[in-house]
Amino acid sequence: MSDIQRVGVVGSGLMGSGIAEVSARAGLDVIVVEVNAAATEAAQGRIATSLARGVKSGKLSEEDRDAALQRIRFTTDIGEFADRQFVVEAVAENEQIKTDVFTALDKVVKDDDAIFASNTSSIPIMKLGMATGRPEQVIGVHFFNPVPVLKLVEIVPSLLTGAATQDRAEQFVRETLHKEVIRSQDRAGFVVNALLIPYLLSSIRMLESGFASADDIDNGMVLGCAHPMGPLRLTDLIGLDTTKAIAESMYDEFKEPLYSPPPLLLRMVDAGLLGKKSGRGFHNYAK
Ligand SMILES: C[C@H](O)CC(=O)SCCNC(=O)CCNC(=O)[C@H](O)C(C)(C)COP(=O)(O)OP(=O)(O)OC[C@H]1O[C@@H](n2cnc3c(N)ncnc32)[C@H](O)[C@@H]1OP(=O)(O)O
Repeated sequence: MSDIQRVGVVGSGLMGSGIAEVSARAGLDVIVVEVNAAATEAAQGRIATSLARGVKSGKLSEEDRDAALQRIRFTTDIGEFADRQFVVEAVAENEQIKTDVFTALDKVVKDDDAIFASNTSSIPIMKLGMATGRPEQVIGVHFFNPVPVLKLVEIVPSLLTGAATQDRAEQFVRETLHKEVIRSQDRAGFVVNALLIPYLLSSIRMLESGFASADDIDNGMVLGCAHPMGPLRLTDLIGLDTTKAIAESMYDEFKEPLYSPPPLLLRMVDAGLLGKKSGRGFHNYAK
């Protein structure tokens, strides 16, 4: 059984709040660091809604829901991470912001064996490792949205990640968080996004060129291929800003046109049409 009991989560957007929730449901002591009260409140709302779904569907008792909520503490002071054994960074998909987080973590986390994980989907783990004085303890641990529902975690060691860090991270993810693991080399997109992002971008190009409507593209893949949701609705779920950021990192890495974000995606992000989280993307989510 994994020895990890004290977890820190940096950032509590869609992914960070999901990671905090599954960690608390697994019985761990969780501290989440956020930038301000508004972001904290939004994350608390997301976690409460998600736990309420669990109660409603009979997967979680009210006592377990309350216990999970009790185990999550929010702060705006990363200094409170001194005793954390496993920290997951889940801030915006931006290299500078992420490297700053890793540099800060290296300063404040006192446990010599602590694991510094990143939920990045496309930024090299090697760069994050080099932002610390302990790259052998830095590893990619990439979850999927919605985190409480999807079973997969990609484990991504960099060239300098130690074997002990990889084994301990894998054991923790499997045995404590009850997720399935696949491993990937440290290449932008890892396994899943390297396959998924070109598909999502192709669907946006198809819409942009007038080839078919958003509903017909999505219905095509749901009804014709039994996908749980079509590619445009999935882009809305991931967030158009996140999809753009991942595509740009992959394009930077491989210089392949298939990873290049199409103009429609860029304009929609400029317009603040970010998908489900903003109420409008390729589809409308207005309440
Ligand atoms: C970009 C990143 O780097 C990587 C990524 O994350 S890529 C994105 C990967 N994600 C996907 O591909 C998602 C594909 N879509 C799906 O799996 C499904 O459509 C979906 C789970 C989002 C919704 O499922 P669907 O059956 O349509 O809806 P719904 O009946 O509401 O939900 C199914 C179950 O999931 C639960 N659920 C759905 N969304 C949830 C959420 N956000 N939080 C918690 N639970 C949730 C529901 O409570 C329900 O549970 P139940 O069966 O116990 O009642």
